[in-house]
Amino acid sequence: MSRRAATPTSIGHEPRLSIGKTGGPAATIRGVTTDFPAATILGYPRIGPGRELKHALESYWAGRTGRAALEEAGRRLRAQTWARLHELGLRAPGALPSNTFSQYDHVLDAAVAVGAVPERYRGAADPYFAMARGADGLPPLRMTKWFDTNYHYIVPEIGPRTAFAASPDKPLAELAEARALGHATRPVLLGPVTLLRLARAAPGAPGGFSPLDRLDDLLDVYGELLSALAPHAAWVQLDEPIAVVDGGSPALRHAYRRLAALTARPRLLVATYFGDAGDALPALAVAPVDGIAVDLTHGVPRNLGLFEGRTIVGGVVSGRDVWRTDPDAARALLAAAGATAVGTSCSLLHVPYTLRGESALPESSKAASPESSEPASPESSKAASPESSEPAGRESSKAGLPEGLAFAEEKVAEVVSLAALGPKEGPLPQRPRAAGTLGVESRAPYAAREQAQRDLGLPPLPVTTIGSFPQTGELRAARAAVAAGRLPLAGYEARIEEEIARVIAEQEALGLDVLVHGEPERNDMVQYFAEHLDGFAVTRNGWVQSYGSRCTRPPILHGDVRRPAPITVRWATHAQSLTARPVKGMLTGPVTIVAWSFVRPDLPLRDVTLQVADAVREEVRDLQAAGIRIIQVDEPALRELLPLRKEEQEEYLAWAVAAYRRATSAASPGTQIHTHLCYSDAAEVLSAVDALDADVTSIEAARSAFAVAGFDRGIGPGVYDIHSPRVPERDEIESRLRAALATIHPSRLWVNPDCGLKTRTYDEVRAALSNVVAAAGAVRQSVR
Ligand SMILES: CN1c2c(nc(N)[nH]c2=O)NC[C@@H]1CNc1ccc(C(=O)N[C@@H](CCC(=O)N[C@@H](CCC(=O)N[C@@H](CCC(=O)O)C(=O)O)C(=O)O)C(=O)O)cc1
Ligand SMILES: N[C@@H](CCS)C(=O)O
Ligand SMILES: [Zn+2]
Repeated sequence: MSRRAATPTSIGHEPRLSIGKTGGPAATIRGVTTDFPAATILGYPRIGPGRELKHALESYWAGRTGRAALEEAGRRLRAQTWARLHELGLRAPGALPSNTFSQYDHVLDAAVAVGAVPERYRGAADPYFAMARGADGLPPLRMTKWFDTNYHYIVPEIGPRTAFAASPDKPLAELAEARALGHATRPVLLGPVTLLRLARAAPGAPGGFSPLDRLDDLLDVYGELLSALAPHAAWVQLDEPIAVVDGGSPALRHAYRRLAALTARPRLLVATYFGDAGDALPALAVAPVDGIAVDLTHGVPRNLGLFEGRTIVGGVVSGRDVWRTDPDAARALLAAAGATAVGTSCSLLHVPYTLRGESALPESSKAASPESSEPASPESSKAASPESSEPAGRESSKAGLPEGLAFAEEKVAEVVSLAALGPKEGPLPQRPRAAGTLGVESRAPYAAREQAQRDLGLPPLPVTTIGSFPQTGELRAARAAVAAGRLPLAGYEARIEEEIARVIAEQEALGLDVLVHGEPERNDMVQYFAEHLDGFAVTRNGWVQSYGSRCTRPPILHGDVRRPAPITVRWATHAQSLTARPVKGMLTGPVTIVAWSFVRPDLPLRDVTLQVADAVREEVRDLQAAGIRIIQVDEPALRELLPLRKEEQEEYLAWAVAAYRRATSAASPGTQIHTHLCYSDAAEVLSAVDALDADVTSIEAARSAFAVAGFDRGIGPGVYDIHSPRVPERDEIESRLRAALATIHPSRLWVNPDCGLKTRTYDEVRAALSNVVAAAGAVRQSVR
């Protein structure tokens, strides 16, 4: 059955060409002609290849530059991006996306575009950044993970009285800007159902209210946005990743029936991604939307046949990993899906810009040879270092890394070349499945551990921190200097020891009970470990936006993981030598290491994670042998990796818990194991958190009300939000602690911030922690 696509109101039809001429504007595949371009991408990184946006933002926030400079930086980045994408072959009208740039976050932009700006921010000097970061004593909106990625979005607040109003200025301005540069772009908007499903009920909304209750009101506004765009764009992309999550179909059906029925509208491409949208496709298909983008990296979704005769963008080039696309497998997927255009599986926001300049990546897994000319530095790739070698009889996932990799630019080239090749029937790729039983290891029963840990001599309500202390510019500059060969490694290490001494002295002066060394030697809590483990490579400039101006360089886990030597022991023991109070050893857990890396695709994720768990276990054993009595194994990404579909969650949680327990199983009863989770709505995985069997769990609780009742081991609900520069008052911390005591026994309650302090300044940290210690002291008096 073939449906006729709606005719755009004011744009004439483009001339039609066959697929294979991706420089042309239209495609004919499997007899279907569409004016949708043959090759496209769903979105692109925006932080800038040299992190230009980060620098412009931080300079603006620090008051060093004005708004005009920030806007100019954005304009320059957009122009560069479109020019580069055009050069790479995305030349047909509508092939280039626009409105994918954001000064901070695309979900916040979507909230602004529909007028969902809470009243309390409207009077701020800069309401946009006040919502993103807080201002004048006003806390920011919450931030949370974007689906199962390591990108964080700002959570819109929508209530029964939110006065929606269309503000199409940003997408219109970007369209005009692109057009002036000679590009006819396809504006991208976050879809209405995803926007509402990701929003939270505004404070004060009546119980039972859900933002989705406002769908009809919001659709009116989307109608206005689409009519405003219609005269200027043939196609508009509406992103509905919520289509891959259970339970979205009725709202999607309703929304797209209404939007597709609009008389003045551009053609609508509904983009589904981050998984298999099969269940939602019938709902979208009953609406006469003009095209659908599907993520084919999880296989071909059921029900895609319902879109026959319409544009189907086959997302065969993954936006979530850095591996080259196998052209035969991709063409077979395109054929099986009946795709009429080739695309990325999702936006390329989640991968670095380009492989160009990554000269330090190992040429092949066998490049880990003594001939390597890499200088030993805190930035060097372990896979390129002389000590590293492949375990006998086991293989790396890619014969040669650079040739096996594709970052954003290389992925765009893949999309273009696949569109030229077109679909071709063939065997569909198979994903590796975990086989074999999972052994879950156990420590001694908690009661015995508690007894064995008594000699730690901790007071009730012990005060601690999550690990990192401020990462100063001076530390970062020192690391950059070692990497550039300007500072000898020994000088750098002496500097780190000095910093540890400072961090210990600060904590003793503040009166904390369990100290940390402050993690000054770490560029990042995952990258640092990757640099010291075999099987990983790290990039020089492979930055990926994490939130706002903050980025990470996800390591590339390409081979079998092994720990050639202790990693953290020297820093932890140095710290412990400086104080009589216990120092917590600080490790990143196996689930988080794999979650925040690009992981080899040839082994099941479960098996890779268990290899990492073995490496962490060796570190736990060595810390313990060196006299460290408290060891924290952080798992902030436990929730993030939870599969979006319920049917897959149980299996994941079972192996995630098993990996954590394997990593901590070397701890004797007298060694106190802590874990830390943050950002996530941990309530959804509470029984798995409990199953980690840590002696103490610190958890984000400052931004989201989190019920930690029911834990019968140590629990530290974060007493303030470290993501904001705001210093919490002593009274406010005290009342949080008293509230926690309503459900947590005083012998179980720990006192800590909700995450590490690396993004804060020493002034902020001193002020905040001194209030924390004072509040804990006051509450302690009443529970003794
Ligand atoms: C806890 N979080 C983390 C997540 N993922 C991770 N992989 N790591 C995490 O910690 N996900 C969830 C959250 C997200 N939160 C954050 C918080 C903070 C950052 C952050 O601050 N990122 C830094 C970069 C960190 C880093 O790699 N630093 C390096 C390099 C620093 C650098 O830019 N060097 C300069 C030269 C410096 C100079 O001369 O002054 C350069 O290379 O040009 C280091 O410290 O050595 C950021 O700035 O964005 C991220 C996620
Ligand atoms: N130990 C880490 C955890 C961050 S989630 C830190 O303190 O930064
Ligand atoms: Zn954290």
